[in-house]
Amino acid sequence: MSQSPSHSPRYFGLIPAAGVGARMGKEFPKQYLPLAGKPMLQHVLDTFAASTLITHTFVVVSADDGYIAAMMAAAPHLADRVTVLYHGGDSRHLSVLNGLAAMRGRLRDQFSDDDWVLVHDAARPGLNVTLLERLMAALKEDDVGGLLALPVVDTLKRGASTDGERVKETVPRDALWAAQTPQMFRYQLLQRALSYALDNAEQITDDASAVEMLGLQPRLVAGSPRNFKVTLPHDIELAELFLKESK
Ligand SMILES: Nc1ccn([C@@H]2O[C@H](COP(=O)(O)OP(=O)(O)OP(=O)(O)O)[C@@H](O)[C@H]2O)c(=O)n1
Ligand SMILES: C[C@](O)(CO)[C@H](O)COP(=O)(O)O
Repeated sequence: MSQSPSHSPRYFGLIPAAGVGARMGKEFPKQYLPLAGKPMLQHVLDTFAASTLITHTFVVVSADDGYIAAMMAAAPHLADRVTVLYHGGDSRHLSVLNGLAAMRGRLRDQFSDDDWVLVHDAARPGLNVTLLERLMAALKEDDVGGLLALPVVDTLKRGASTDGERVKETVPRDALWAAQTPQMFRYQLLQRALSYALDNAEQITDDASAVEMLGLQPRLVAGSPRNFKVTLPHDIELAELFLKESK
């Protein structure tokens, strides 16, 4: 790397947006669903672009994405702040790993292995700059990195394996958190952790799980209900309520 030893780490956004949104059941991927006047993905990109602490943001879409070009053309204010990478994989895990490799290729000497990467789902449009910068402030001196998450407040039941509609047991909720994104790690650690999980054939649904597989303990930072993941059709109404409130 061509950077001086005094270089302060930079912060890059990495937005996996190559999913199909099967559970949403629309005829197009849910990240392009209009919510409160603009596509779900644009809410996310606008938030990252609005933070002066974020150097640049990369969004990973599938190689045959037919929607992103029109969305970016309609949002010229994002042109200098966001780069589209057509490197989506068959899982979120692969989309993030491919995105890491592609962003490194684009940044070349404008990049260090110590720079932070904030991975955030396109499907969490409720993120705002306050939450984003809360995470960055909480983790900037952290040796591992971490994620936004919410303590579980409900009483938890495990369904019986023979009849999932009957309770097998009540699961203590002590110390349980629901993982959100962004999940923020230094480039090199994140790349190593996701590659290790892939090599060990582990199915993971978030980035922190891969880091945990290396024996490390990511930090939990309080998220917000507004940062929930838009997954099912009934989530649309709630997402619009949050998005119509001031960010
Ligand atoms: N092959 C994939 C699968 C998912 N994602 C992204 O990962 C995030 C979280 O995934 P999820 O909400 O599960 O989205 P989908 O996979 O699109 O939804 P579904 O599982 O209902 O198909 C989303 O931003 C999604 O676009 C991705 O980049 N590449
Ligand atoms: C990364 C994530 O948003 C954390 O909650 C989530 O795990 C990804 O989506 P999925 O629905 O679990 O596939």
